[in-house]
Amino acid sequence: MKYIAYFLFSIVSAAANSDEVSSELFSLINARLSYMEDVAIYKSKRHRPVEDLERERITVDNSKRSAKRNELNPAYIEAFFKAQIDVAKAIRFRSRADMLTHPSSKFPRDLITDVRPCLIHLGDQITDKMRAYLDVHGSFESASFEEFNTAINVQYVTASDKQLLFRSLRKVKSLQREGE
Ligand SMILES: O=C(O)C(=O)C[C@]1(C(=O)O)C=C[C@@H](O)C=C1
Repeated sequence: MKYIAYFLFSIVSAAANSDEVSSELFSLINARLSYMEDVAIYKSKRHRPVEDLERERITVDNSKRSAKRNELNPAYIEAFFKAQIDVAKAIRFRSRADMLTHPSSKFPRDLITDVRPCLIHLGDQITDKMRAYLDVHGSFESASFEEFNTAINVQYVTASDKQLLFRSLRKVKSLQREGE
């Protein structure tokens, strides 16, 4: 009886942990997107362009290092981070358009000293959490779009942005599963 109870307890706690991993992963992705309002205000106040290709290269290179550390397929991690950057830019074009008629009075966090270091740190956390998710589930094929859709709640993120991110996320694999 004791063993059955222990067995049932381990199944329930494994399921609870796996739910926790997906909700933590989705909330990290949402947290990264939530910085883009500050970036939009910061850049718009200084008349800086939305796009910075050199910075994108640094972010993507960092994500590939993180992929290697976590034994994830770097090509899919790179594609996922490029999708995050594309959505980040889309958010900023949309909010910049709104600011033409409704200028923001918000004082943004500093891009160089605050935001960029946080984006790199969040990038590492996202990759670590993907590893944790794959350790539990083996793949992202059964990840729930419904859960993802609810978790991503940043203003200016559209339905097609979410689909792009989710499609890229579902392709992320461990290096060991590459041949499958
Ligand atoms: O660091 C910046 O300047 C950003 O705007 C952030 C970010 C990103 O999502 O990492 C987005 C767009 C830029 O082209 C470069 C990087």
